[in-house]
Amino acid sequence: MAVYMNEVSRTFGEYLLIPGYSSVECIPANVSLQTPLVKFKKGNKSPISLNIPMTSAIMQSVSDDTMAISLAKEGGLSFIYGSQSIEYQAQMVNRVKSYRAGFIVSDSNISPEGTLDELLILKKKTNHSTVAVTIDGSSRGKLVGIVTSKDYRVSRMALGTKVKDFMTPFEDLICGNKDTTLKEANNIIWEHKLNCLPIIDGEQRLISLVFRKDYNTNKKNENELIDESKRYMVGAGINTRDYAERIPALLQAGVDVFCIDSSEGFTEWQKIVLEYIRKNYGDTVKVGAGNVIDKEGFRFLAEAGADFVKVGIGGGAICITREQKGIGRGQATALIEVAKARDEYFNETGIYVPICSDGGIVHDYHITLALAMGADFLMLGRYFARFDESPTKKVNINGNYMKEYWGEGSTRAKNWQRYDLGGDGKLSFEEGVDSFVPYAGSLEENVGLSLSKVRSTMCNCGYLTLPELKENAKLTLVSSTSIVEGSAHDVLLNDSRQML
Ligand SMILES: NC(=O)c1ccc[n+]([C@@H]2O[C@H](COP(=O)([O-])OP(=O)(O)OC[C@H]3O[C@@H](n4cnc5c(N)ncnc54)[C@H](O)[C@@H]3O)[C@@H](O)[C@H]2O)c1
Repeated sequence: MAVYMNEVSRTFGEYLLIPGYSSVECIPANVSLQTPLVKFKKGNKSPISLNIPMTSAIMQSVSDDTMAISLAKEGGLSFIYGSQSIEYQAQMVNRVKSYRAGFIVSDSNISPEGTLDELLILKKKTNHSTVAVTIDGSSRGKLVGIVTSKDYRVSRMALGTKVKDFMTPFEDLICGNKDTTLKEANNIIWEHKLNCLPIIDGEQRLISLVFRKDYNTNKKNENELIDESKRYMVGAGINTRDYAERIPALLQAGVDVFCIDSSEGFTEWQKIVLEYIRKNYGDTVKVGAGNVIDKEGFRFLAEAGADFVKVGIGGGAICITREQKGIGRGQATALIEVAKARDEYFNETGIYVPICSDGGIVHDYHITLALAMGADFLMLGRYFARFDESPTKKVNINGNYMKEYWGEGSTRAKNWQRYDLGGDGKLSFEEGVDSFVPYAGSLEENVGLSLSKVRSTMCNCGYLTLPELKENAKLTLVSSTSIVEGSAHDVLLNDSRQML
């Protein structure tokens, strides 16, 4: 006979936290949001810790290299989507690892044989006033000069004038080299009253540009997530098919951690991938697995060698797995059970396997609830899709700015070749939708605001660290009528309240 779970499947919106005693030290500025990303033995520290408990979802519409750099600056981590060719994914990883804050790869370049007319068209297109003159007009070509608006006057020069006849030539430029740090670059900029410092290699090829005006925005963020070589950290999604080719290529590109990306991870496929990694790389390569929604699933992946386990089926905003296949579980209930399994596993083995709550976050306070219920960190898709840094188009719909957002199980993402059932029949139904989400501005501002709410709630409850929160939090279930009581009610609102 079938097994029936006694517990109702619940979501975050059905819970609230009960505040506890707060001492005078309990202020948001004293709260640490540091959290382990990968497993560690009792008494040790996790080899990789996040500085904020946020990761961005393994999705085409969320996590590319731009997102990864922005999130790592704030202390979190992106998992670059795997539903693309190995080559493109490795290039994205490589761009994150080779990114140096403040060092910009020039997107406005022209050859010395180009004309003033072509220069004006280029500037209109890129909106940048500094143009690098390279021998072949490429961003990495041999640098022969720079053009800024000080170098020409449209009213007095023929549009056919060659760039080489009015650029500031290389001999008159001050340049940095590949070892120049941001601090040194800025010192040179100040000393010589420059607006821009080109960085070149030993063969005079352009590497990047450092601009005076970017200095303040590129000062070190103390929360940033960096590796031993001070490069931003980045993760990557992998699948259970081409892993033997994908993993080495991504390692070569410098990836810090993998996550096996699947809607359902309690499978032999995932065990095979975990075994492959342990056999070929031992414990040096870190890999998360999932998704699971019960204790059996957690234990299976922990025993198979996962460095963290991802929790959640069907809770994502664009996910229709529950409707289509009838599998899944309320995100809160799944998380609570898996957190208990993680603690039991830790007590038995002395190995702490962090868990990631993936999906189901609608309001900022859900983040705090998930952490209180035992999540070590979260994976968010819709949340990050709304920002400037997500890879999708910003569009205007009925006067409102929106960003495109589609699920990895949607036809739009599924066009990627791996999506079949392993046999000859192609999967004929979707598990995700193609949608829009309200545009919300920059990642930095939004993450700052969301986490200020998390810190503030932690202070209400009297906790300064995430382990304290999850060990001591007091939670209550709410009735549907008390949910109504918790929102503005029985008044006529005179403003338009924003979701999130
Ligand atoms: N978290 C969620 O609720 C959720 C729900 C739906 C989809 N998604 C996302 O959609 C994407 C696709 O997920 P998925 O579960 O369909 O992908 P998947 O590749 O894990 O599974 C697709 C199918 O292929 C089979 N399979 C896996 N490896 C195989 C191999 N080596 N040989 C033969 N068959 C194999 C699996 O058993 C499964 O039936 C992922 O990005 C996933 O995260 C997530």
